[in-house]
Amino acid sequence: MDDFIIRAKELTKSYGKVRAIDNLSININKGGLIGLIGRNGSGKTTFMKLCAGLLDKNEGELMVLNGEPMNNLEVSEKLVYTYHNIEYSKKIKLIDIIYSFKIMYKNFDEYFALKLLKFFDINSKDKYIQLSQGMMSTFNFICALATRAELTMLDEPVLGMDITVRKAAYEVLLRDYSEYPRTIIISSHILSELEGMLSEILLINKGKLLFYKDIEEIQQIAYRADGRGDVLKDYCRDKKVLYSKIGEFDSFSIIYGKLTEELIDMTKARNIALSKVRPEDLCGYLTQDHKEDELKCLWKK
Ligand SMILES: Nc1ncnc2c1ncn2[C@@H]1O[C@H](COP(=O)(O)OP(=O)(O)OP(=O)(O)O)[C@@H](O)[C@H]1O
Repeated sequence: MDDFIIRAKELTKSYGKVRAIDNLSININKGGLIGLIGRNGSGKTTFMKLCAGLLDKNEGELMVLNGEPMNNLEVSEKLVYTYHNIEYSKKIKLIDIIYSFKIMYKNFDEYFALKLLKFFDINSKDKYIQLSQGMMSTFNFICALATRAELTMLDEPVLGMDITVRKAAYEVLLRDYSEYPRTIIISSHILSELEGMLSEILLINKGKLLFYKDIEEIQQIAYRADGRGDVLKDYCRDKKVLYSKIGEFDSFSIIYGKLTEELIDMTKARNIALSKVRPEDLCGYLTQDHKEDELKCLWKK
């Protein structure tokens, strides 16, 4: 048995001249709640659609659930891919969509789906077209969750949901995952809300893989040093710096390496405070374009 649910080797998908997925190689472990993180246009949707067999690759290899995903019924019945604004026919009622999921997925829990609709105050007799953006996201999330598919891919599942619904959706997701462990990949650019529930993070940027690591490992990639500008510059001289901001009032650097008690003790005398970097901030530092100068110029005549 393969321990990996997805294996990609030198995978590339282009739209014209845009390489949405660019020579990406990765083996994704079976089981876990995995965050697929990246900025707008980084290739998250394209990667999920390739894995779901909704798009064909240009180059490389891709195996999902031990098979090639394109035109492969054996693979597609074991996975679900959902996004917030799936287009259904205008007249279709939610209850009919629920029935169609029941036909497509042998493990679909219709009773659970109906209970969730009630929990989120959505009427199963309503037409899909009548739903607000947030309700559509909620409905699609419910259907995907109730399939209990071995590989569940949720593309920006909370888009449009208000904060109360979002929190409830995360709670439902976490509880359902603990009742029925499987592989759930969630794409998002808001990592802060997901951070506490994820076991692993996969960060992509401009179609390339930056890292795929478990959450504890990520906290050891880099640390933050705060101090006076000149002191900090001197401290960073022999270090690998990921990002630095030397300002009039606050100066800090993000430095590659593991934060240890010993390091913290050693910097105290130099008036430098070391601290952990949150995964969300780390992903931000790794993928941001440094546009500080451009930003300052925006108001120049
Ligand atoms: N159908 C398409 N035709 C042309 N270019 C496309 C198409 N779909 C995506 N792209 C381009 O491919 C790149 C990756 O897009 P993709 O939708 O996969 O990114 P994403 O990470 O999901 O973005 P977002 O977070 O904004 O949803 C972008 O540059 C995008 O403009």
